[in-house]
Amino acid sequence: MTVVFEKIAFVGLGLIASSMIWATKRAGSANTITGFARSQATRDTARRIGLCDVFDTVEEAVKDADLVVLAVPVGAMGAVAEQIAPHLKAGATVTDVGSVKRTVIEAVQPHLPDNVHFIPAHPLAGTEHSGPESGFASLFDNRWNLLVPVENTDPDALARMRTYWEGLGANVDVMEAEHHDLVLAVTSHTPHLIAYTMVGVADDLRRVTDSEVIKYSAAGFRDFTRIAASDPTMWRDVFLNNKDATLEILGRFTEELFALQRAIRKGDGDHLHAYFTRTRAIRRGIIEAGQDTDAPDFGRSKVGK
Ligand SMILES: NC(=O)c1ccc[n+]([C@@H]2O[C@H](COP(=O)([O-])OP(=O)(O)OC[C@H]3O[C@@H](n4cnc5c(N)ncnc54)[C@H](O)[C@@H]3O)[C@@H](O)[C@H]2O)c1
Ligand SMILES: O=C(O)C(=O)C[C@]1(C(=O)O)C=C[C@@H](O)C=C1
Repeated sequence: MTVVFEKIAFVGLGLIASSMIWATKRAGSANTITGFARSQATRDTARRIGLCDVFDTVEEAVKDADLVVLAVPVGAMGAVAEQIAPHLKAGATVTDVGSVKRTVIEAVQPHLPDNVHFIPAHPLAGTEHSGPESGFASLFDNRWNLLVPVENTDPDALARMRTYWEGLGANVDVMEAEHHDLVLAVTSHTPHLIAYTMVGVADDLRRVTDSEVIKYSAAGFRDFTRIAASDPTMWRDVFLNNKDATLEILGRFTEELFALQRAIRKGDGDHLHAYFTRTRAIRRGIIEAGQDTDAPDFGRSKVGK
């Protein structure tokens, strides 16, 4: 039990905040945890499940906090920062957990007073669920959390955030904002858009084939439906805020897709086989490096065979 921040305040009480709260309690890294969410229903739920000390105004929630966590959709970060700025304790650290970093930094930083530290972060862990009841303490165990320091970041404040996230079970790395947004466009944002599209296509088709698409849905499609069930507000904001990187990756994706489409039309099996062999090697590389914590053991034991 090591207290890293005496008092932590959470603005937004959804999946990520509630998971951080349970993990903070598990680690004993704060003595007081407060919270605020915009809707009365969310605050009531958070109180009912005993999540933290819930306040009806954001000003009360952040008062005297040593760490303030912004855990709202990316598009709401700037407005929340503006609202809390006059109420922050001198020397406090403000962080966010948004899935996009450059626009969040641009929206938040100008509002914050000079006497607080701003350490943006992004835990690479989540589920398709949202709201205060969806959180669980082990969400960040053995997952990456990326810290994205702004210019002139105080090294001690950065080190404290690293200690805090390690206490929540995460592995911590530091990344520059622009690079973060490009990497996440490849590994998270574009895959989500593809899943949304595929489920939309299947839904259109369902009208033709009745309920067969759902009834016979195989594992691949079911994985797509899980991802496509993610929160619409969160993902709308991700795409509006990571526009350039997502459009860049989508452009490349479309080119590759056209090449595969052409190979299928021309019966070019060599092209298809070579392509699938390359992608299989990538998956095996990830498992071999121990970077897929969700992969079942049989996946690992097959590597190299
Ligand atoms: N869900 C994921 O997989 C995941 C993973 C990593 C990071 N993130 C990021 O974390 C943040 C929160 O995501 P989540 O999954 O916890 O979402 P969520 O929908 O579960 O929770 C969002 C919370 O923010 C509150 N809220 C919305 N607008 C607000 C406002 N203006 N003022 C105060 N509260 C407001 C909502 O009431 C809710 O409590 C987002 O920025 C998201 O990009 C999400
Ligand atoms: O596992 C999931 O459901 C997720 O989509 C989590 C996921 C991801 O793409 O990996 C989604 C968005 C985040 O910003 C971080 C993690």
